[in-house]
Amino acid sequence: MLAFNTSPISVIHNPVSVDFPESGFMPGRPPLTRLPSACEPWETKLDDAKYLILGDEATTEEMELNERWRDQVRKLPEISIDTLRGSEVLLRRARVVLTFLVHLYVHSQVPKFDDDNPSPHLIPRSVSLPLLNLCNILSLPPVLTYSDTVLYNWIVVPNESSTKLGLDFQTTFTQTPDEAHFYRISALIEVRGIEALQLMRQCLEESSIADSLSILRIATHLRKLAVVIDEMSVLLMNMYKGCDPAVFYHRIRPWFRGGGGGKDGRLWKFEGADDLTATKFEKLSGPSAGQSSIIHALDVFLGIRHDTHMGRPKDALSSPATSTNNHSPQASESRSDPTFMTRMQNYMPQAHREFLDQLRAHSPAVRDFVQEHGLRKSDNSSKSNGFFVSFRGNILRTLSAWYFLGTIDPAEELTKSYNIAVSALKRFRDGHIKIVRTYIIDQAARDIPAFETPSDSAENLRGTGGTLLLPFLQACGENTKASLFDLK
Ligand code: HEM
Repeated sequence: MLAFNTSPISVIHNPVSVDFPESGFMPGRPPLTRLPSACEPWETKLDDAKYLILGDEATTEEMELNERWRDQVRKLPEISIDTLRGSEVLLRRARVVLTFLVHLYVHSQVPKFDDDNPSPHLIPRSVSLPLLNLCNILSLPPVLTYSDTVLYNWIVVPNESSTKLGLDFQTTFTQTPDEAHFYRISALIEVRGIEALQLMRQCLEESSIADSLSILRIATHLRKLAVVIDEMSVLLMNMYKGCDPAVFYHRIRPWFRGGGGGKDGRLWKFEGADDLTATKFEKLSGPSAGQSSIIHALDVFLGIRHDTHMGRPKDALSSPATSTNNHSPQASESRSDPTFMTRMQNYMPQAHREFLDQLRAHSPAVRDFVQEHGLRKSDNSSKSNGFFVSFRGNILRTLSAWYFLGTIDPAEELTKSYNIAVSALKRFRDGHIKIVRTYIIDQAARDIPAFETPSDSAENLRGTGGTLLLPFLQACGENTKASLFDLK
């Protein structure tokens, strides 16, 4: 059994965990940079891959070099992962190395467009077998994930422009500063997310008390959470400062494509896999920050649902703000990919998945708590109602609550603060859509001649996670907005 010592699960069960505030979903210590000598042939092939060119971009000469490298990968010895078992640090590094090797192997080949039913990419057993064994232990699919490119791929370096330490990335496809910057932004968002997780924990702890003082405290935590989310949005917008959209779209992103996701749609076949495993992994999503647990955690915590459109609840007092924006639940459902967010969780480290399950199972969920203890629409006329919510707990606490509350209505404050936090997440998603427009849609539009069919339009572009990206991302934003409580 693996020891996930950086698991944020401890947040819920052990609030005084020392590790947690430092790491969140990032590992507590920098990931390993090189595997032990038994696995050196993999590391060497990864070093040699630095000159590889994308198959659909390579000249004949470059293609020869690509093919030579591919041939060497096929001839690698079959290395057992036995020496890695029992060490999460070693297993993680091995995953980074082998998943990068798979993507390099597949996408350094020229795509085939001359066949309606192109034969699958065959991943050679030298890589396929150890990777499948690793995946079995780590309970992850044999494809590059966000955790491989971002969470377990960083290194601390001196920052040239200041005395502070900076983050760099060990393995990239292109060795461009743009690619490192792309990963860095996600990593910095994860690091900022540590405080978000702490605030979530504090809210959940206070929710078990549910007197006026704790309601006010939850409201304060929610407002702080909004500030943190806004700072995550600022970090996201820093993408523009170091990652050129054209470099991202043409040089970096094509390496990310998963099974069935290449230009020629070829599936992946893992040599040596039994039939069941082979079929299970022939189509796989490539890495996407949609696999970032911090954004999922915010959704789960705030009760934002992507499985169904929330629609207009029966209780008109908490009717969502979307009731005014002409998006019927049906319209939204048909445009969103309700299974994407759940599907992406299969690409997250097991400990993170389990954390999300626990957060989801926590009762009461924050949204339910706000629904129960927050301001109700009809309460607007008698603001003092907020004072009388759940006065439990000891007398001192109650008296201090009366002293501090003054004219503040905890119920109103709670609902407003919840809405402020949800609105911050909506702003994050709006900013993210802008990024997606610049980095994918605008770039794709330049490639599409005006006379081509509407199926090539922005509406039909797919993300590395396989979604119809624009309708999907818009639906995620609508689902967020649908969680707002109507206070008018
Ligand atoms: C150049 C930068 C980025 C681009 C081009 C981009 C692109 C995309 C695309 C196309 C999707 C649709 C799902 C898919 O099929 O993959 C997506 C989803 C998503 N991305 Fe990004 N992304 C970028 C950066 C980030 C960053 C830094 C984060 C934050 C960690 C992030 C968080 C998400 C999330 C959470 C989703 C799921 C949808 C949602 O929750 O709204 N993305 N992204």
